[in-house]
Amino acid sequence: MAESSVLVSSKLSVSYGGVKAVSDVDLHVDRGEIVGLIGPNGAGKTSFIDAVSGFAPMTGSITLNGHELRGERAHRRSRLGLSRTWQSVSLFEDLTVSENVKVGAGHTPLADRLRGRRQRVEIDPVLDRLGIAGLAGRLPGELSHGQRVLVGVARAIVASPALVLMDEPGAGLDDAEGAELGRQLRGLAADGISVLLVDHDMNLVLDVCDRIYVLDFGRQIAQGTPAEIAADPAVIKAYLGTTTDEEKAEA
Ligand SMILES: Nc1ncnc2c1ncn2[C@@H]1O[C@H](COP(=O)(O)OP(=O)(O)OP(=O)(O)O)[C@@H](O)[C@H]1O
Repeated sequence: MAESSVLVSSKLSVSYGGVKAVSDVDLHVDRGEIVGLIGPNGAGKTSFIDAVSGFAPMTGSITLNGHELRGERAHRRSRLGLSRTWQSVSLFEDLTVSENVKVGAGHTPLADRLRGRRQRVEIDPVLDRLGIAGLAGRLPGELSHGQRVLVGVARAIVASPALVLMDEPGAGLDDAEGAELGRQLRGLAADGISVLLVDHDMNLVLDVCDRIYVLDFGRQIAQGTPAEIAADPAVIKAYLGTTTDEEKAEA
């Protein structure tokens, strides 16, 4: 763990009634790092990011830039610099791409009216940064799934967060869309935004992550670089299985 750690969890646990979904997970994400959180279905990945973002009950500690988040409401966590994307990219279908992203900055026509003023918020640079400036005036129904995912990412970064939690952004993307998403995530990291990435798409995770943590039945079973994780016997047994074509041919 470095001085520059943005997110630090310590003995973070989540229980739903009798189900212990996450057990004593210690994890950290440094500034500008992309950190993967992987594991089989039901391993506790979504529960972990729900706890970090304030949507699941937790014990232990989670800090963002040194601020303890436990006990803080979700909107306060976002003010402190936390953002997230959701497993299903739900966009407002009657708003343009630009307007959808504006909502991520807390701007809706009603909110602006209640504040009694219209605040300027720069959407175009955010779209430009993700290579989707040309989609600004389109409706979500006109977009491919890959483009919708990038709009979801734009919405998550428009308020300049310190860290974005991403829940399966790679789901349903084809190879080209996955590669484009990976390229854009690396761009965010280069600009100093940290990412905690949950995904089952191992091409994406192994390609973009600086480090990876692996959960199984709520417990952390490994952590390391992508190369270390891909070669870890416990991870292969619990999750990756025989992954290469050569191994499959030998099996
Ligand atoms: N709201 C809930 N109430 C009760 N149990 C839950 C709830 N949410 C998750 N669980 C249970 O907690 C455990 C962890 O689930 P979680 O969704 O966090 O896993 P996951 O690693 O994200 O799985 P997946 O890869 O399938 O999304 C599972 O046993 C799940 O059934």
